[in-house]
Amino acid sequence: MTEFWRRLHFASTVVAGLFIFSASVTGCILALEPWFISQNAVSGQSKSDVTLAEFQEKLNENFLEVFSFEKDAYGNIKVEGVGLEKEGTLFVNVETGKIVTTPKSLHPVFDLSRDLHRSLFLKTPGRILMGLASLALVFLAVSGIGLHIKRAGGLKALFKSVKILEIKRDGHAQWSRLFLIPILVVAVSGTYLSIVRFSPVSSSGVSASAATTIPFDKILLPEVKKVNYPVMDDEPLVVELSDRNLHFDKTKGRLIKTELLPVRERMRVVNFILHTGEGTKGWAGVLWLTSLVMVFLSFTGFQMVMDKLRLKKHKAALADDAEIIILVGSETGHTWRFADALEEAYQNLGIKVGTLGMEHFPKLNGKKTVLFLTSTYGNGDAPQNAQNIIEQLEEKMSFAEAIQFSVLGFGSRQYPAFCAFAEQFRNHIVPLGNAREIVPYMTVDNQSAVQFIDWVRALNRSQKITLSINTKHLHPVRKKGLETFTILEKKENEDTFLLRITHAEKLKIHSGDLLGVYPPNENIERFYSIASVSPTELLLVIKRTGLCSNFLGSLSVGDYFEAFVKRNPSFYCPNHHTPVLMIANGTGIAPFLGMQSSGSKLFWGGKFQADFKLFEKYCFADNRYLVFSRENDNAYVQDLLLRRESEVAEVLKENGTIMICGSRTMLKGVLETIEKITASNALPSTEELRKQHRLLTDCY
Ligand SMILES: Cc1cc2nc3c(=O)[nH]c(=O)nc-3n(C[C@H](O)[C@H](O)[C@H](O)COP(=O)(O)O)c2cc1C
Repeated sequence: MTEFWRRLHFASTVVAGLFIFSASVTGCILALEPWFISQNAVSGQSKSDVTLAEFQEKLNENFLEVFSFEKDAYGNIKVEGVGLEKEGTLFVNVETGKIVTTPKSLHPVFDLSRDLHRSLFLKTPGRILMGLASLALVFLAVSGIGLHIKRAGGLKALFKSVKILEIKRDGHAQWSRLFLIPILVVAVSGTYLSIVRFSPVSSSGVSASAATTIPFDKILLPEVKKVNYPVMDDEPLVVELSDRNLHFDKTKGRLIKTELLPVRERMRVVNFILHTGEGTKGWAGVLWLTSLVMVFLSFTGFQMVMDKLRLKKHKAALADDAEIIILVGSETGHTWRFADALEEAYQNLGIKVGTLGMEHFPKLNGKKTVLFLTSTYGNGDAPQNAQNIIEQLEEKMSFAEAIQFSVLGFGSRQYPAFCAFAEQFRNHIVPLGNAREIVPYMTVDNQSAVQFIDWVRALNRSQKITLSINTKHLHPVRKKGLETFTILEKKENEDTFLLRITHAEKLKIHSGDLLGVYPPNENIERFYSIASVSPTELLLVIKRTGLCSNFLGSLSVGDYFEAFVKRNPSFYCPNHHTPVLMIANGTGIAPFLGMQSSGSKLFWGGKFQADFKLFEKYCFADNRYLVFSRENDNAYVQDLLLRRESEVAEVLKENGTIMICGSRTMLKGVLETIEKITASNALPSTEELRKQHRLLTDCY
C-alpha cells in the first residue's frame, strides 16, 4: 500500500510539478491581493438595517440615471450611470450615495500573476492545464496523507512530531502535514472552479420558486450583490442576492419571479472564496502561508524526484513474462554491479530476466526462478533496502506454485558477522514448502569477482546453460561527483590522528554521517564517522590500520582529498529534549564530538590518558566520564557504566537514548552491561530499546 501512495505521489509530482510550482509562486502574490484591496476600500461600511429602497433614494439624489450597481467582496459599490457631474463607472459612498474617488488600481504584478496562475498566459489550453494541475494536487495531497499515515504507523500517530534530520525529506513531510488541510482546500476548490468553468450550463440551471417572495422595500442593502435597472418598460428590475435573483416589475412593487441560483453556482462562489480568500483577510493570510509552504514543498519535492531519478537507473517493477528474477539487497551499491552483469548475461542468451531492489520485492506467482544477491551491514544486519524483508518473505512467496532459488551473500571477512544477513535470509526461505534451492548458499568476500564467477558456474550447471559474465563490469568504479575536502588542522598521537576539514556548505552534513574515501588506486571506498562542528567544518578521528587510513594520515594541513558523504540517519542524535548517553571507545568518539549538548553524557574508554588529549579540545561535554585500560584503574567503558549504574538508569527512566560507537568487542561488553542495568532497574531490555529507536549503534 505504501508503494501505491508513493507511486501516486511521485507520478503526480512528475506530471504536474512545474505547473503546481508556478501556481504556488503566483498564489503567494495573489493571496496578498485581499489585503491591498481591503486597504483600498472607498465606499465605507453600510449599516446592517439600511434597505435597498433607502439606498436607491440616496442614489437618485446624486445621479440623473442609474443603469446598475454592484457591490464587491470588500463593500465597494460600483455604479454604472450618469451622475450630476460625471458619468460612467463610478464608486459611491454607501451611506450618502455620493460619488467618491475611484479605488487606486493595484500594481500590474497582480494581473500578470492572475493570468499566469489561471492560464499560464495560454488562454483556454492553459486553463485546462492548470485545472489538471489542481487535480494532480488533489492526488498529491491524498497520497501525501496515505504516506504520512504509513510513515507514522497509523492514523493516531499522524500527529506525533516528525524529527527533522534532513530538510529535503523530513522538512517536506513536516510542512506538508501541517498545511495538509489548506492544501487540500486549495486543490479541491481549484479543481472545482475549473470543472465549473468547462462544463456547460444547462438552460434549466436556474429554478423558479414561488415560495420566496420578498417585498421590494424589505430587501436589505448588505444582502444585495447587484441591481440591474431596466431601460425598457417591459423589462424587469433584477435584484441579485447571494442565492437568488428577484425580478420586479418597473413599478418596483410587485415581484414577478424568483430564480434560485443552482447549487453549482452557489458552490462556485464558496469555492472561489476558499481558493482566493476574496473578502476575508484571515483566510487570505492562511492562503498566503499555504502558497509559501507549497513553494517550499515543490522545491524539496523536485529535489527528491531528481535524487530518485538519478539513483534509479534500476526498475521498480518486473515484466510479467520474466522467467528469472534477480533481487538485490544493497547498502552502498556494489552488489548492483554483480546483479547487472548477471542480468546482461541472461539477456545475451535471450532469457527473459528482471532485476529489482529488495525494496520492490514483488508477490511471486506461478513458477519462478529467483536469485537473491544481498550484502550485509552493521552488525550482521540487512542493508538499507532489505530492512524487514525477512518478515515479509512468506507473504511474498507463499502464493507461487514453485520457486527455484539461490542466495548469494556479499560481505567482508573483516566483519565478525560475515554475510550474516544473507545466511539468515536463506535459512528463512529453505523451509518454505514451494521453494527449492538450485545452487547451494555461497558468499563473495570483498566483492571478489573470482568467487562470484564460482557461483555463476554452479548456476550454469544447475540450469544447464552457459552464462558468460563480462568481468569488466564487476570492477568497482568510483562514484562520480566527489566533493573536495581540505585539511585545516591535523593532530597525531601514536597511530591515531584527528583531522579538522572544511567542505562546501551545501553538503549539509550531520554528525553521524559517514565519509566515503577511496584509497589511492582503489575503487572501493572506506567509511569514517563524521562530527559536524560547523556548517562547513567537520572532524574525523582515524586510526592507521590500512591503505586508506594511511593515505589520509599522510596528508598535511592545506592538502585536500576527494570523498562523498553517505547519509546515516539511523545514527543521528535525537533532537527531542530527552537525555542522550553517548558511549564510545577509541576513535568511536568521532561522531559524538559533534553531538554534545547540555543533556548529553559521554562515557569514553581508551588505553592511556594521552589518547584523550587528541580530541580533548573538542570535547566540552560537562558530563564526561573517562576510563583507561592501561593506566589508573585499568578498566573498560562497560566497567564505567556499571560504576555509574544509577546515572545510566536515570537516562533511560527519562525516556533518553543510548548511542554507542566504536569497536565491536566494546559493543558486545557494553550491551551485556546495559542489559544487566536495565534488568535490575525494571527498564526496557536492549532489544526493546532498539525497537523504540532508543539504542543506536555504529560499530565496526
Ligand atoms: C559500515 C559497514 C558495515 C559492514 N558490515 C558488514 C557485516 O556485518 N558483515 C559482512 O559480511 N560485511 C559487512 N560489510 C561489508 C559489505 O557487506 C560489503 O562491502 C559489500 O560488498 C557491500 O555491498 P553493497 O555496497 O551492495 O551494500 C560492511 C561494510 C560497511 C562499510
